[in-house]
Amino acid sequence: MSDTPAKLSLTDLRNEIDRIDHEMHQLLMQRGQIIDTLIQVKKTSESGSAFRPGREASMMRAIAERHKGLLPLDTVEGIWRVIIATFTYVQAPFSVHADISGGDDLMRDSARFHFGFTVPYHTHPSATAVISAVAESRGDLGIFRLDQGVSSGAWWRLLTSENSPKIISRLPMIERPDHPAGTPVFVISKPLTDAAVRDVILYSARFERWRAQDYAKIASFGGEVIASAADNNGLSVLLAAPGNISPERIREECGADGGMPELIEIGSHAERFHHVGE
Ligand SMILES: O=C(O)C(=O)C[C@]1(C(=O)O)C=C[C@@H](O)C=C1
Repeated sequence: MSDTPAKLSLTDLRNEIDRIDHEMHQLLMQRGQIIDTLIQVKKTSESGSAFRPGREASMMRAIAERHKGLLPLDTVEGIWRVIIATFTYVQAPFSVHADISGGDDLMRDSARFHFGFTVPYHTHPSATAVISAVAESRGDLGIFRLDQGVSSGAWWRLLTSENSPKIISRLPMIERPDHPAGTPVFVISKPLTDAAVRDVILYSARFERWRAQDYAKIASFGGEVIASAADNNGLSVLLAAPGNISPERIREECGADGGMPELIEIGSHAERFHHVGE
């Protein structure tokens, strides 16, 4: 635009908007053509799954870092989540299964914000039902709230066998106060053959005796207790640890006296990224 903004008429400005919309639409269609070729390069039809959570996290981080101006980051994040999820879907169709034992509204907001409306959304009464639906599917995803109540039990134990679904992502990727779909959720899928991102590793851990100081021990290596549930043999804990901390180190810190008989990896996800705004 060579004219100064003050000289432009409403018609001129609308012509500019039409030009930009046209270009954005053309670019999205071009993106579709690239994805068409990428399907062959990635051999998506053989694996049945196109998800690359690490790539998605780095794309979302780049968007948040470069964003400025009038348009809210919420909108930009939502648009790109829908673009990426839909282009994942066109590579290999999938559904999202949500555990709505804590209510449907926040889960539906999260699924629609992160996966859009083209990807089908199915509700289930429990985490167990979601895990079964994902296990029986070709390449579907499941979502759970991190802050499940104790009544949900130790659902993460259903992810411990080798071929059972695994946690691949934690949403939202860009964390900030007042996120429009800010309910923290884990995403599960059947084990990914490549490109699982391992910034944070999740474990199902069992403690024979849980002591208050165990929280401090876990925090000392940057770990976090995400959830816990009592079982017949002690306490079952869903533990998050930084990717550079080995399971041996965790055992050393928490189970030196034999108090941790079980530590099984159940997935991993990208580093959480905090956006503080301008
Ligand atoms: O980069 C890839 O591997 C893609 O399949 C492309 C794409 C995208 O639309 O940008 C889609 C799905 C993946 O999870 C990551 C990114």
